[in-house]
Amino acid sequence: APTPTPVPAFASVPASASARANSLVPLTDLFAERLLLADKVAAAKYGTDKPIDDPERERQILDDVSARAVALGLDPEAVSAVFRDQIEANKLVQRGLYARWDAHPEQRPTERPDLVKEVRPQLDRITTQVLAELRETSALRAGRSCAPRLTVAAARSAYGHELDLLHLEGLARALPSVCAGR
Ligand SMILES: C=C(O[C@@H]1C=C(C(=O)O)C=C[C@H]1O)C(=O)O
Repeated sequence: APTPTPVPAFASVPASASARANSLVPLTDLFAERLLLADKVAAAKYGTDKPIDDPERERQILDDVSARAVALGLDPEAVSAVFRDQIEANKLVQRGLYARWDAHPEQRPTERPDLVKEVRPQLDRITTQVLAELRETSALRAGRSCAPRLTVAAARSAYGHELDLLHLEGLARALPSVCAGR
């Protein structure tokens, strides 16, 4: 009987060969999950003196993802742009929630989660997953099919996560840099 060809260990496969994902849905699912966490972020800050915008935290995230992009063989500028969009999308949702809670006090959150101990670690886990998915989809994102696939993927993720109008607006804001990563 013929001996099966040995499968090379993952570590020996070049980055380009592992960038084989054929769908952007895992990526847009992560964007949707990150946007749903904006509710917890806003609940952590609403009624406190902590502003929605935290430029120092944003800088830390962007520096971190740029460095990790290089380690993954990705363009740090392109990866940084994707995360800048995630941050803008998140703040868009937070502002929308503030407006909703100002206008409808009965909808205000009844609990205040701990931003640093609870919510940011959840955001950080998504960051790691997004980086892995960006690597996995790098070939796909460089191709002609990226824009139409992204539209379809986002629609699926919005439906799957039952996003309301505000979070749908957030998801739209999260997308513009995805296909620019060549
Ligand atoms: C999510 C937060 O709010 C804002 C949005 C951020 C993000 O999307 O990562 C980071 C800092 C803040 O400007 C936060 O403070 O953690």
